[in-house]
Amino acid sequence: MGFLEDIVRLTRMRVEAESSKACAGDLRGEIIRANSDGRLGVIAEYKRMSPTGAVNLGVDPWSYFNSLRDRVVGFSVLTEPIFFAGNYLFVKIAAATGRPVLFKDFVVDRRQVDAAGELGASAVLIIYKALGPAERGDLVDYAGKKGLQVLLEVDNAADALAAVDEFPNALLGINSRNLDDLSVSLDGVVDAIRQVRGRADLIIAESGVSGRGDAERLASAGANAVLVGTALMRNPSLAGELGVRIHG
Ligand SMILES: O=C(O)c1ccccc1NCC(=O)[C@H](O)[C@H](O)COP(=O)(O)O
Repeated sequence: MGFLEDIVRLTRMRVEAESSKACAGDLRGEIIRANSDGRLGVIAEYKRMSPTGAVNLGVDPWSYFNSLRDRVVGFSVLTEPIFFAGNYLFVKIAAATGRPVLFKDFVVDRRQVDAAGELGASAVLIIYKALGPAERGDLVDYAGKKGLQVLLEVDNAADALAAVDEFPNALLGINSRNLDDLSVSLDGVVDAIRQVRGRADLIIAESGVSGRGDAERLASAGANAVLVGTALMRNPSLAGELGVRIHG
Protein backbone atom coordinates (compact mmCIF):
# COMPACT_ATOMS: atom_id res chain seq x y z
CA MET A 1 0.00 0.00 0.00
CA GLY A 2 1.43 3.41 -0.98
CA PHE A 3 1.54 6.41 1.36
CA LEU A 4 -1.48 8.17 -0.23
CA GLU A 5 -3.67 5.07 0.01
CA ASP A 6 -2.57 4.55 3.62
CA ILE A 7 -3.17 8.14 4.75
CA VAL A 8 -6.57 8.29 3.03
CA ARG A 9 -7.56 5.11 4.88
CA LEU A 10 -6.37 6.52 8.22
CA THR A 11 -8.01 9.89 7.54
CA ARG A 12 -11.38 8.24 6.95
CA MET A 13 -10.90 6.44 10.29
CA ARG A 14 -9.90 9.71 11.99
CA VAL A 15 -12.98 11.55 10.70
CA GLU A 16 -15.15 8.68 11.93
CA ALA A 17 -13.49 8.77 15.35
CA GLU A 18 -13.87 12.55 15.64
CA SER A 19 -17.63 12.27 15.25
CA SER A 20 -18.06 9.17 17.44
CA LYS A 21 -19.42 9.18 21.00
CA ALA A 22 -18.50 6.16 23.10
CA CYS A 23 -19.90 5.58 26.59
CA ALA A 24 -17.26 5.33 29.31
CA GLY A 25 -16.29 1.94 30.73
CA ASP A 26 -15.56 1.06 34.37
CA LEU A 27 -11.81 0.85 34.98
CA ARG A 28 -12.18 -0.03 38.68
CA GLY A 29 -14.75 -2.71 37.89
CA GLU A 30 -12.57 -4.30 35.19
CA ILE A 31 -9.57 -4.47 37.54
CA ILE A 32 -11.74 -6.10 40.22
CA ARG A 33 -13.07 -8.55 37.61
CA ALA A 34 -9.53 -9.55 36.59
CA ASN A 35 -8.50 -9.95 40.23
CA SER A 36 -11.56 -12.08 41.01
CA ASP A 37 -10.46 -14.32 38.12
CA GLY A 38 -7.10 -14.61 39.92
CA ARG A 39 -5.25 -12.36 37.50
CA LEU A 40 -3.29 -9.12 37.69
CA GLY A 41 -5.01 -6.39 35.69
CA VAL A 42 -3.04 -4.99 32.75
CA ILE A 43 -3.58 -1.41 31.57
CA ALA A 44 -1.94 -0.74 28.20
CA GLU A 45 -0.74 2.79 27.61
CA TYR A 46 -0.59 4.50 24.25
CA LYS A 47 2.61 6.54 24.54
CA ARG A 48 4.31 7.62 21.29
CA MET A 49 7.01 9.74 22.90
CA SER A 50 8.30 10.75 26.31
CA PRO A 51 10.73 13.41 27.65
CA THR A 52 13.49 10.83 27.20
CA GLY A 53 12.74 10.33 23.49
CA ALA A 54 10.60 8.51 20.96
CA VAL A 55 8.90 5.32 22.16
CA ASN A 56 7.16 4.20 18.97
CA LEU A 57 5.91 6.71 16.42
CA GLY A 58 5.12 3.98 13.92
CA VAL A 59 2.08 2.36 15.57
CA ASP A 60 -1.25 4.05 14.84
CA PRO A 61 -3.82 4.15 17.68
CA TRP A 62 -6.38 1.93 15.93
CA SER A 63 -3.84 -0.86 15.43
CA TYR A 64 -2.60 -0.58 19.03
CA PHE A 65 -5.98 -0.50 20.73
CA ASN A 66 -7.58 -3.16 18.51
CA SER A 67 -4.65 -5.54 18.96
CA LEU A 68 -4.86 -5.26 22.78
CA ARG A 69 -8.57 -4.73 23.50
CA ASP A 70 -9.25 -8.35 24.50
CA ARG A 71 -6.08 -8.76 26.56
CA VAL A 72 -6.20 -5.79 28.93
CA VAL A 73 -8.55 -4.35 31.58
CA GLY A 74 -8.31 -0.92 29.99
CA PHE A 75 -6.18 1.67 28.25
CA SER A 76 -4.17 4.65 29.42
CA VAL A 77 -3.88 7.40 26.82
CA LEU A 78 -1.31 10.18 27.02
CA THR A 79 -2.85 13.39 25.71
CA GLU A 80 -0.02 15.86 26.48
CA PRO A 81 1.11 17.03 23.01
CA ILE A 82 4.59 18.52 23.59
CA PHE A 83 6.62 15.97 25.52
CA PHE A 84 4.49 12.88 24.68
CA ALA A 85 3.08 13.62 21.19
CA GLY A 86 -0.32 12.95 22.69
CA ASN A 87 -3.72 13.96 21.33
CA TYR A 88 -7.26 14.13 22.66
CA LEU A 89 -8.44 12.18 19.64
CA PHE A 90 -6.52 9.12 20.86
CA VAL A 91 -8.89 8.97 23.85
CA LYS A 92 -11.91 8.80 21.55
CA ILE A 93 -10.28 6.09 19.46
CA ALA A 94 -9.48 4.05 22.57
CA ALA A 95 -12.99 4.56 24.01
CA ALA A 96 -14.51 3.28 20.76
CA THR A 97 -13.14 -0.18 21.67
CA GLY A 98 -15.57 -0.25 24.60
CA ARG A 99 -12.72 -0.76 27.07
CA PRO A 100 -12.24 1.69 29.97
CA VAL A 101 -9.86 4.56 29.21
CA LEU A 102 -7.65 6.56 31.58
CA PHE A 103 -7.16 10.16 30.46
CA LYS A 104 -3.43 10.45 31.18
CA ASP A 105 -2.38 14.08 31.27
CA PHE A 106 -1.01 16.57 33.75
CA VAL A 107 -4.44 17.55 34.98
CA VAL A 108 -4.45 20.98 36.66
CA ASP A 109 -7.78 22.43 35.54
CA ARG A 110 -11.46 21.44 35.67
CA ARG A 111 -11.64 21.98 31.90
CA GLN A 112 -9.35 18.98 31.40
CA VAL A 113 -11.76 16.87 33.47
CA ASP A 114 -14.63 18.14 31.28
CA ALA A 115 -12.65 17.19 28.16
CA ALA A 116 -11.94 13.70 29.52
CA GLY A 117 -15.65 13.07 30.07
CA GLU A 118 -16.63 14.44 26.65
CA LEU A 119 -14.03 12.18 24.97
CA GLY A 120 -15.46 9.05 26.60
CA ALA A 121 -12.76 8.49 29.25
CA SER A 122 -13.62 6.46 32.35
CA ALA A 123 -10.96 7.93 34.62
CA VAL A 124 -8.56 10.84 34.92
CA LEU A 125 -5.03 10.91 36.29
CA ILE A 126 -4.32 13.36 39.11
CA ILE A 127 -0.70 13.60 40.22
CA TYR A 128 -0.66 13.99 43.99
CA LYS A 129 2.44 16.14 44.35
CA ALA A 130 1.73 18.31 41.29
CA LEU A 131 -1.02 20.18 43.13
CA GLY A 132 -1.62 21.71 46.53
CA PRO A 133 -4.22 20.21 48.92
CA ALA A 134 -7.04 22.60 47.96
CA GLU A 135 -6.60 22.24 44.19
CA ARG A 136 -6.10 18.48 44.49
CA GLY A 137 -9.27 18.10 46.56
CA ASP A 138 -11.28 20.28 44.20
CA LEU A 139 -10.23 18.28 41.12
CA VAL A 140 -10.87 14.90 42.78
CA ASP A 141 -14.31 16.06 43.93
CA TYR A 142 -15.08 17.60 40.52
CA ALA A 143 -14.07 14.43 38.67
CA GLY A 144 -16.41 12.42 40.92
CA LYS A 145 -19.27 14.82 40.25
CA LYS A 146 -18.65 14.37 36.50
CA GLY A 147 -18.85 10.58 36.89
CA LEU A 148 -15.15 9.98 36.34
CA GLN A 149 -12.96 7.70 38.43
CA VAL A 150 -9.65 9.14 39.67
CA LEU A 151 -6.25 7.50 39.47
CA LEU A 152 -4.32 9.40 42.14
CA GLU A 153 -0.63 9.00 41.34
CA VAL A 154 2.25 9.09 43.79
CA ASP A 155 5.92 8.13 43.42
CA ASN A 156 6.87 7.36 47.03
CA ALA A 157 5.59 5.54 50.12
CA ALA A 158 4.99 8.66 52.24
CA ASP A 159 2.74 10.24 49.63
CA ALA A 160 0.98 6.89 49.11
CA LEU A 161 0.07 6.73 52.80
CA ALA A 162 -1.08 10.36 52.79
CA ALA A 163 -3.06 9.95 49.55
CA VAL A 164 -5.08 6.93 50.75
CA ASP A 165 -5.98 8.79 53.95
CA GLU A 166 -6.99 11.92 52.01
CA PHE A 167 -8.85 10.11 49.20
CA PRO A 168 -9.83 6.55 50.29
CA ASN A 169 -12.09 6.06 47.24
CA ALA A 170 -9.53 6.92 44.58
CA LEU A 171 -7.55 4.33 42.64
CA LEU A 172 -3.96 4.61 43.91
CA GLY A 173 -1.27 4.71 41.23
CA ILE A 174 2.30 4.17 42.45
CA ASN A 175 4.79 5.23 39.82
CA SER A 176 8.24 3.67 39.72
CA ARG A 177 9.34 6.76 37.80
CA ASN A 178 10.41 9.66 40.00
CA LEU A 179 8.69 12.61 38.38
CA ASP A 180 11.44 15.02 39.42
CA ASP A 181 14.55 13.28 38.11
CA LEU A 182 12.78 10.65 35.89
CA SER A 183 14.75 7.81 37.48
CA VAL A 184 12.91 4.46 37.55
CA SER A 185 12.98 2.02 40.49
CA LEU A 186 10.67 -0.95 40.92
CA ASP A 187 12.16 -1.42 44.40
CA GLY A 188 10.53 1.84 45.49
CA VAL A 189 7.14 0.77 44.18
CA VAL A 190 7.36 -2.66 45.85
CA ASP A 191 8.20 -0.98 49.16
CA ALA A 192 5.36 1.55 48.84
CA ILE A 193 2.83 -1.18 47.91
CA ARG A 194 3.82 -3.22 50.94
CA GLN A 195 3.34 -0.18 53.20
CA VAL A 196 -0.07 0.83 51.83
CA ARG A 197 -1.76 -2.42 50.77
CA GLY A 198 -4.93 -3.11 52.73
CA ARG A 199 -5.44 0.64 53.16
CA ALA A 200 -5.90 1.48 49.45
CA ASP A 201 -9.01 0.62 47.45
CA LEU A 202 -6.97 -0.64 44.48
CA ILE A 203 -3.25 -0.27 43.75
CA ILE A 204 -1.96 0.21 40.21
CA ALA A 205 1.80 -0.04 39.71
CA GLU A 206 2.90 2.26 36.91
CA SER A 207 6.04 2.37 34.76
CA GLY A 208 9.17 0.30 34.39
CA VAL A 209 7.43 -3.03 33.70
CA SER A 210 9.42 -4.84 31.04
CA GLY A 211 8.06 -8.38 31.25
CA ARG A 212 6.58 -11.23 33.26
CA GLY A 213 9.16 -11.10 36.04
CA ASP A 214 8.35 -7.47 36.88
CA ALA A 215 4.62 -8.20 36.78
CA GLU A 216 5.03 -11.18 39.11
CA ARG A 217 7.12 -9.13 41.54
CA LEU A 218 4.52 -6.35 41.68
CA ALA A 219 1.61 -8.79 41.96
CA SER A 220 3.24 -10.62 44.86
CA ALA A 221 3.83 -7.27 46.61
CA GLY A 222 0.08 -6.61 46.39
CA ALA A 223 -0.56 -4.66 43.19
CA ASN A 224 -4.02 -5.12 41.66
CA ALA A 225 -2.93 -3.95 38.21
CA VAL A 226 0.09 -2.75 36.25
CA LEU A 227 0.11 0.16 33.83
CA VAL A 228 2.56 -0.53 31.00
CA GLY A 229 3.53 1.82 28.19
CA THR A 230 6.96 1.43 26.58
CA ALA A 231 7.16 -2.37 26.68
CA LEU A 232 3.72 -2.80 25.08
CA MET A 233 4.18 0.02 22.57
CA ARG A 234 7.28 -1.82 21.35
CA ASN A 235 5.89 -5.36 21.67
CA PRO A 236 2.10 -5.64 22.16
CA SER A 237 2.39 -9.43 22.28
CA LEU A 238 3.90 -9.03 25.77
CA ALA A 239 0.34 -8.44 27.05
CA GLY A 240 -0.21 -12.19 27.10
CA GLU A 241 2.49 -12.70 29.74
CA LEU A 242 1.75 -9.71 32.01
CA GLY A 243 -1.65 -10.84 33.35
CA VAL A 244 0.06 -13.06 35.94
CA ARG A 245 -1.68 -15.04 38.68
CA ILE A 246 -2.39 -13.17 41.92
CA HIS A 247 -2.88 -14.77 45.29
CA GLY A 248 -5.63 -14.14 47.82
O1 LIG B 1 7.42 8.09 30.42
C1 LIG B 1 8.20 8.99 30.82
O2 LIG B 1 9.39 9.03 30.50
C2 LIG B 1 7.69 10.07 31.73
C3 LIG B 1 8.51 11.15 32.03
C4 LIG B 1 8.02 12.16 32.87
C5 LIG B 1 6.74 12.10 33.39
C6 LIG B 1 5.90 11.01 33.09
C7 LIG B 1 6.37 10.01 32.26
N1 LIG B 1 5.57 8.95 31.89
C8 LIG B 1 4.20 8.85 32.28
C9 LIG B 1 4.01 7.54 32.91
O3 LIG B 1 3.66 7.46 34.04
C10 LIG B 1 4.37 6.37 32.05
O4 LIG B 1 4.17 6.72 30.70
C11 LIG B 1 3.52 5.13 32.33
O5 LIG B 1 3.52 4.84 33.72
C12 LIG B 1 4.11 3.95 31.55
O6 LIG B 1 5.48 3.84 31.87
P1 LIG B 1 6.44 2.82 31.02
O7 LIG B 1 5.73 1.48 31.00
O8 LIG B 1 7.74 2.79 31.77
O9 LIG B 1 6.57 3.41 29.64
